[in-house]
Amino acid sequence: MIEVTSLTKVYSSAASTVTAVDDVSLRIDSGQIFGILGRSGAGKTTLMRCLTALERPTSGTVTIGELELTSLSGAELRRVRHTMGMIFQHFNLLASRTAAANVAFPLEVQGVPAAERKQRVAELLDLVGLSDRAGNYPAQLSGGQKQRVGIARALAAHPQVLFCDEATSALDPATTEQILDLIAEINRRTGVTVVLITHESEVVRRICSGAALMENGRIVEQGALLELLTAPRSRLADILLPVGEPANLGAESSVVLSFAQGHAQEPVISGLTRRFGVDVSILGGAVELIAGRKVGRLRVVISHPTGAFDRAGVDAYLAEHEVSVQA
Ligand SMILES: Nc1ncnc2c1ncn2[C@@H]1O[C@H](COP(=O)(O)OP(=O)(O)OP(=O)(O)O)[C@@H](O)[C@H]1O
Repeated sequence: MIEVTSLTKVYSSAASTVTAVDDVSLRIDSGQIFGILGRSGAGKTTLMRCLTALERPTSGTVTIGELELTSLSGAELRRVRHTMGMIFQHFNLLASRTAAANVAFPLEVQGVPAAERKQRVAELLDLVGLSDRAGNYPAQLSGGQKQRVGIARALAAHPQVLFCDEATSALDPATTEQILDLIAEINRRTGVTVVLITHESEVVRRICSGAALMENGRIVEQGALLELLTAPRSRLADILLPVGEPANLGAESSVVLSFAQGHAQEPVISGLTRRFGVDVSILGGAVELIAGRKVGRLRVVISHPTGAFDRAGVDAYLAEHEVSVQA
């Protein structure tokens, strides 16, 4: 488990003081794929640098497993860093080394014997589907292939956590999907905890089981993704499953219906119209398959030709079908 408590990082210079991370507390369970979503400048990179011990926080603590990073000496931190897997937006491969030699690099630093190294590199290249490119140099690989090498290198030392810093931001949409699916498969196969920071909502929608939203150095929402997406007034839900602005239609105001239970929504809505004689106008919505479930939000206006309907009955019917209603 990763636990961050009241973490603050302030950059001070003669000219200015910037609070890049502002009193952040986070809890990430082992085995999760946890996404931290935020716009440019929100403080994601700084938070990640504190989580990976590349930066010492101004105050607060970071605990990974049993280790409280903030209490370690410089030498201890350098050792711990070798047990962390990291992948980056621009891959950070060594241009003068082949794919295999890039993957071998952290093992060489750790003094792993040559025969063992060779076997581990072969296993890792196989895991990321690049066995046939072992002898290629980075310049001879596509962006997606380079990131596969990056992932293999990051996993070389059997890390407890794989940290991904905007890992797909330099890739096209199709390659992004392939790399995200690979990360999800590695998480399933090895159980490694994955923490990723991103400004792309697709990354969180596609593979995360937990998520946090970061704004101006602060975490404004965090938790299990499915719960956040159906929570009332969730900002993350508005970003990941946008439904458009509130609107009025005649006398009635729009409401947002949220569901995450795999009920087919068409029957629920047609059931509503049949049973209560209401009209349901869909003004906007998004439905996605998340963690194998159909999760959605619809902005609708529910009305009745006579102007009045059994609102309590409608609410009870929706609740019965595990659809939540927000004004
Ligand atoms: N070394 C530094 N010295 C001074 N200010 C910094 C430093 N690093 C980051 N900052 C400031 O901290 C704030 C957060 O930056 P950070 O890079 O963590 O955000 P981010 O969410 O990762 O954005 P991006 O995705 O654009 O990298 C910004 O205002 C940035 O200018």
